[in-house]
Amino acid sequence: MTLCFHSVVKPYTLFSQFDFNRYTRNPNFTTRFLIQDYSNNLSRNRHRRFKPSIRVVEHGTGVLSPTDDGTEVSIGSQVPDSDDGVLQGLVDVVEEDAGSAPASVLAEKFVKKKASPSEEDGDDSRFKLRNGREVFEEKAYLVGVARKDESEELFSIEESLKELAQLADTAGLMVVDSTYQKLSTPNPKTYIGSGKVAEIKTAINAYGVETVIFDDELSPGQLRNLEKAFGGNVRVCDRTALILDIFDQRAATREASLQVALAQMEYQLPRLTKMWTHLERQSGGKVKGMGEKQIEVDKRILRTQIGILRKDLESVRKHRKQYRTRRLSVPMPVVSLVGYTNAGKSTLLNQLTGADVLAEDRLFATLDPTTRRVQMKNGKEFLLTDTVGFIQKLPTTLVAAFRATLEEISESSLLVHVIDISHPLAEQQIDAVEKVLSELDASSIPKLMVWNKIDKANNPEELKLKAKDLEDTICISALEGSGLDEFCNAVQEKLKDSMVWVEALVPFDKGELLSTIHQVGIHRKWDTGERTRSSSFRKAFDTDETNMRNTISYFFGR
Ligand SMILES: Nc1nc2c(ncn2[C@@H]2O[C@H](COP(=O)(O)OP(=O)(O)OP(=O)(O)O)[C@@H](O)[C@H]2O)c(=O)[nH]1
Ligand SMILES: [Mg+2]
Repeated sequence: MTLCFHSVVKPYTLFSQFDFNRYTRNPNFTTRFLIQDYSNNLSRNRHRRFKPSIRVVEHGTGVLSPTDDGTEVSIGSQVPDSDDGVLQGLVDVVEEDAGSAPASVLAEKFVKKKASPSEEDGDDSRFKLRNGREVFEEKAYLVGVARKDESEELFSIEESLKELAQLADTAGLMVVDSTYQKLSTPNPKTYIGSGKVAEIKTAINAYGVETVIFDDELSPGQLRNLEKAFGGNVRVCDRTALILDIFDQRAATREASLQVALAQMEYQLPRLTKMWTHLERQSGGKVKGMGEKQIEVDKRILRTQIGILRKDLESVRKHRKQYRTRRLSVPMPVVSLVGYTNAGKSTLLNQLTGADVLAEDRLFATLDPTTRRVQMKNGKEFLLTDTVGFIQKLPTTLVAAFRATLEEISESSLLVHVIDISHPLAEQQIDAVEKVLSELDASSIPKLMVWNKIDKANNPEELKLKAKDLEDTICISALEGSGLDEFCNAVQEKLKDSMVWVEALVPFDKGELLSTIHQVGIHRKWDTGERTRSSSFRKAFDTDETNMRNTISYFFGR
């Protein structure tokens, strides 16, 4: 009888041949699993005396492991019987067998404790709708490094990790915990020290962590070493990859998709490793170097794709330029909304123009620029552009890839810097935005500071008084629509900074020009008594006898 039982047991190596990575990346993996419990085919006595054998099958589609046969995995005594020998759910792997049985170790990731009905519900509830797609909420663990000299950092490590958690939530992950280490500089091999790596490994096992996210961009070497240290089943990624992932989920237009794809490929290129190491594994290590060759092939393919994407983006850029040139032929100032992500830029655009841009309490809701005409109560008009928000540690690959979009900002007449003044880190966010603006060579463009979400602030009256004392700062609530008239007046006032004074003769028979000028510029009637006129202007006017009736300050654009 004993021999008969062993005939269904396959060697442990079956599990090691199994491409676990492929399936760990499938978010449905855990919930779709059924565990076949062969112990039901044996008598109760045998169940007690021998380790039962199980096999892993995918729900409805047959066997997932390399053969139809089972692999021996030690399971806990609480394994319940099921009528058909197929146990739906998860079983426990006995820890003490993990060392001696490689199959148990590998299976541990997928073969978990039998969940109680409520836990099973919880697993189901880990499927979340994100950006119109159903995603499985992977369990994520966050890791950061606090520089010993923190004065150079805009955000403290706790603040930065809190923001990373928000990013993870936006990407559809479930953050289970976080940790950080104080270092003068990150460890070049593993970003954090070996003690911290061990601590995180323990946390991974305790929480069943599926993804570890690092708060800074990791080098390809660090990424590789950490993946090795944590074991192949845990995905390691960094802040940059997470932001790229969010952008990828959000990209709704061809332009945005192209830009994100380019940024992703440029990020991936130096990190292309391991993807093909399974070739060496499958051939029993006989063709060493085969994987390496394949990496070279992959890199070449990726470089070719990057080239194609760049070309495509160039045509997008040209199209954008043509559109902007056309727009400039209508002399109307362009005002761009800039600011930290989630500050309320799109809400403000919607309020002022009746546009229907997506505005929601998540990071990076907007990727594509939207421009709308704003007509003020006094009949004057300007164009208002809403665009992608910024964040601290914005990946450089992303800034480079989004050049076409960001050119909108650097070619504006006025920047409206929208700030969520109710945010505890408002000041740091302002600095982070200023940093990106200087990278875009946009620091010299006139700027209006808008303290938004005043309705949400603890001390709105105090803030309003403070704003009055500051130059070019106004308070609004884009959500409630308060302060919008003041906003428009302030924009008009600030636009004067980018206007060019023109002295012109307007003949009587071209009088209709004045209405256009009224719309887009400032027109002053000649008044001999006005002291503000420059002497050169007075001279110009005085020398003209009959034709000139008006002098115009006219918007020329930048
Ligand atoms: N209480 C309050 N909430 C606001 C105000 N303005 C915007 N919000 C909310 O803040 C969240 C973000 O608003 P968005 O307009 O999407 O912010 P955004 O700056 O466009 O964000 P990104 O597109 O991600 O850069 C939304 O939930 C808005 O409803 C405001 O004045 N008061
Ligand atoms: Mg937005």
